[in-house]
Amino acid sequence: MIEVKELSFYVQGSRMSHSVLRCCYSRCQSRYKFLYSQSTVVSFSSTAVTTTSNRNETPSSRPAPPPIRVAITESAGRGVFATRRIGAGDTIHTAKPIASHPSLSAIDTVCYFCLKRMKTFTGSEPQGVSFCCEKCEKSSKVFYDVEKKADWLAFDDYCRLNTQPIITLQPLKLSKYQDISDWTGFLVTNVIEEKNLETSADWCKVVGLDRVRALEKEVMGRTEGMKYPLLVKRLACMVISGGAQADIIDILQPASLTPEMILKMEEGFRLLRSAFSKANIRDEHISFFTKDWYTAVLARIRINAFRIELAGGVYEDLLSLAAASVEAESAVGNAIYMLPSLYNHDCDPNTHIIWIEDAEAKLKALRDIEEGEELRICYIDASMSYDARQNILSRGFGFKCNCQRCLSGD
Ligand SMILES: C[S@@+](CC[C@H](N)C(=O)[O-])C[C@H]1O[C@@H](n2cnc3c(N)ncnc32)[C@H](O)[C@@H]1O
Repeated sequence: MIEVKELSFYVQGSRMSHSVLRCCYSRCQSRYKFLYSQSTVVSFSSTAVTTTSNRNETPSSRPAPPPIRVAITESAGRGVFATRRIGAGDTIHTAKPIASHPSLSAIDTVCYFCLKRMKTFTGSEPQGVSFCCEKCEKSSKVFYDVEKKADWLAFDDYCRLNTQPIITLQPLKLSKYQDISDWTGFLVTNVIEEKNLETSADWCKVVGLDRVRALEKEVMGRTEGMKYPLLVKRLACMVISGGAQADIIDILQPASLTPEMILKMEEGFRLLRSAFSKANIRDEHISFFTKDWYTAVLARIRINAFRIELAGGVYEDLLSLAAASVEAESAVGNAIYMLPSLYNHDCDPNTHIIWIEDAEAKLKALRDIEEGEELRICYIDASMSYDARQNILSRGFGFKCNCQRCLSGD
């Protein structure tokens, strides 16, 4: 059994317990009032639960706290643990993003704040940014008032160029690979190393286009560090407007970056800084925006951001929901969360993270979970072979997986 050292953590009016990492968390205390769950609720304190919108409510009128706590695991840093038995299919808790951003290709079709799908646009001119309701429009002021002042043409072009989900393929090498799982490893390796070739029609025929697309989404969604400058831009606008503190995601684990990766990030930083400078943002509002800040934020986003795929509708069972999400080609953007970022990975997970209509994440139990068990989600396509999984986890997330399935060599 993993030794549980407690720490203070209050989420959406709920209470978890406390002791290790106290300094880390108290350092962060003030910033949490800004955690716009997107207009909510999140305050952290070492002594009491406070919810910014619920201060006058009696304890009995508060929603029940989620049955989880954050604690230190034996070998994977912090993790999330069940505080009571949780039934298969139960929603463990929901989480609103700290920041989310639509993919550039989805900007005309989803709400610029919550990423909810809107009526399909049929005209030839792009519609640009829009909101699904007044509440989202109002909530977006925290970044949009600043964003509107700047010209984003060059920065958006840079993002488009660096986030194309293109799968690399070198058909000549294929004869070396006997079965699909080996090919998967090959594919994953190459996607990470180079991104210039188009998906090969022949290769897709053999492996199956759906499989290639699913992998493409998986790989590009969570391992490509350059994918997230749009999230950094949104966070920067929130900080400039005073809607978030510059260290809002410091509490999350950063990826280790190589000098090459840092070099690659430089252009994004330069373009973002130039857009802010030309917009005449006052110096004191932009003083936090250094190359170190940009790199540190991207390093955290790299291993903690989620690609949002909307399932839409109401799905009773998780399998039909997963199928619907793949069929609908439903990736609408990326988002970063606080609590979901503390879930560790397992190649045979007991928990699943899903999005139904917008960027609010739902954490659901995939099977019965006992009190004290660690809750883990799967970061990648669990159907890949052992070698392919290790490869992508190591290169994309920087760790060797210690889950039971990997320890058994499966
Ligand atoms: C998104 S964070 C999860 C929360 C993290 N443990 C923390 O303390 O913030 C991902 C990081 O957790 C660790 N991790 C997650 N799953 C793991 C696993 N199955 N085996 C080993 N380390 C894991 C790795 O260091 C990984 O880079």
